[in-house]
Amino acid sequence: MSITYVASSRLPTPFGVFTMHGFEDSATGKEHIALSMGDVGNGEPVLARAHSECLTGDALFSMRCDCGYQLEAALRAVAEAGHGVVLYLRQEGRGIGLLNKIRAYHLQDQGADTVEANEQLGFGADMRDYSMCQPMLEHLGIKAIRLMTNNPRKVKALSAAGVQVVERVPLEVGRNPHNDGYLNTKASKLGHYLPQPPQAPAITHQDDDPAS
Ligand SMILES: Nc1nc2c(ncn2[C@@H]2O[C@H](COP(=O)(O)OP(=O)(O)OP(=O)(O)O)[C@@H](O)[C@H]2O)c(=O)[nH]1
Ligand SMILES: [Zn+2]
Repeated sequence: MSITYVASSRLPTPFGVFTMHGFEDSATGKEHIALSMGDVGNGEPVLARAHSECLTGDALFSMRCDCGYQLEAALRAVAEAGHGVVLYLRQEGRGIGLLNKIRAYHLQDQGADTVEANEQLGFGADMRDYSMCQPMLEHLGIKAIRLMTNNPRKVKALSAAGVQVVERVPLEVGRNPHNDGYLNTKASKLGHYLPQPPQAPAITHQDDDPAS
């Protein structure tokens, strides 16, 4: 197993006081963290989020995506429930890394969508791996989760990685004019459960109208 638990500490946030647990992945050199609150090891399914790193959205307030809004909503939801966990996974840019994400954003500025941009750079649409989640959850004594996500591939990937996902909890927050197209591409090309934009009404010409 390449995941090693390293240390835990208190992490006070505006939403409540979490416990932060640090893990090291010797296979990738990545440092992942889990933020837990309350009793998560009592066998009950735990409200959980597996959040992939997005420096721009999570730390720099970017409105190009919904990541920062989702991270805040997930922390808030766990605090309101009184117990739960947020795994913060260091797989920036859906696994392509920060600098490649900037390259992808540049292509998106020129008209590509988020999937096309990855492909033009020679990457798959989603290069993430969730194999670190099961050992991290196991360390915390968590046997089953209620996963906050809109991404059906994430539910499948976590289940395939040995995590028991008993429920998907929608996490639809942060839509704005800058990420509207991005979210629509997530829904149409990546299969996310997100409301689709309203279809434009079909234009009826007077000649086509049987009543006229
Ligand atoms: N390559 C690439 N990555 C992006 C782009 N926008 C956001 N990301 C990354 O996409 C990932 C989003 O991860 P999550 O918040 O787990 O979102 P998700 O898998 O879409 O599904 P949810 O659980 O519904 O949020 C992060 O790693 C971001 O850095 C983009 O335009 N291109
Ligand atoms: Zn983001």
